[in-house]
Amino acid sequence: MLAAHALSWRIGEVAIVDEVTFELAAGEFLGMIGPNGAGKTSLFNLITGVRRPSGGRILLGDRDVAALPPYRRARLGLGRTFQASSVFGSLPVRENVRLAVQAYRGGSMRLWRRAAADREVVAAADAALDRVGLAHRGDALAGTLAHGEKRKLEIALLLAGEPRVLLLDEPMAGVSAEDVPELVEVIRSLTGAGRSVLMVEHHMDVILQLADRIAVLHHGALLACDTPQTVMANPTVQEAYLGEQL
Ligand SMILES: Nc1ncnc2c1ncn2[C@@H]1O[C@H](COP(=O)(O)OP(=O)(O)OP(=O)(O)O)[C@@H](O)[C@H]1O
Repeated sequence: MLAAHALSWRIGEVAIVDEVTFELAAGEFLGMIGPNGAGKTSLFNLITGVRRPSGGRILLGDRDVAALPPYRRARLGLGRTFQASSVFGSLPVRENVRLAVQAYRGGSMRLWRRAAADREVVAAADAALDRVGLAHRGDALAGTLAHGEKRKLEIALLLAGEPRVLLLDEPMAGVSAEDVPELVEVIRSLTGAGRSVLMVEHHMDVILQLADRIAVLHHGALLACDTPQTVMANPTVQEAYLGEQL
């Protein structure tokens, strides 16, 4: 579904992302971990198109997307969580999702089409809110949501683009401990119907609950990419995390 082959990003002589190769199968959940500064965000930026790689290939299906801008990759089914800044805090939650659905589907100038299309857009927005457990908060102003609810809204915005591959960058950041289990279940429900997830997350307990396989980055290179059990037992991985709790 998504694959990177010898993907690299260098600044001068320094390899921030160093010949990373991995594959994400249809319906698979791949967790990505690594100590601070390992290159996780940089790798994400290469995959989404925020940064141009210095070398290597990024395949979405059988198409090399490495040279495509982010919006073209999104059109091909690669979705990443919106940053909080793309949420309109003064608009209701439902309106935020409706706008995202509309932006994805594009508008029609024909009046007779517009009414039907509007109903479809509202229905799609409501379905996305329902999937993340925010249906009851549709009328609330987005700016008033708690952290955990904001993360759910970000996922609903992501679903508005109907992605086949979902990239989640630290979805638990800032979420209070009591809200984590519910968010874990929302994220778990994202795979299925062939959808795949690649998630960077610092909370190992969350990764262990969700991931089919775990990729470990260290100094820009992939140390391991295997089942959670095998990765946790890998002495090189344990060494990379020396001083940090795995
Ligand atoms: N634009 C840039 N210019 C120079 N160095 C950069 C740039 N972006 C990232 N780096 C460096 O690349 C390394 C990897 O950074 P990156 O943010 O990708 O790591 P990370 O694994 O996401 O870290 P964290 O877990 O702390 O978020 C760091 O040493 C960082 O300082």
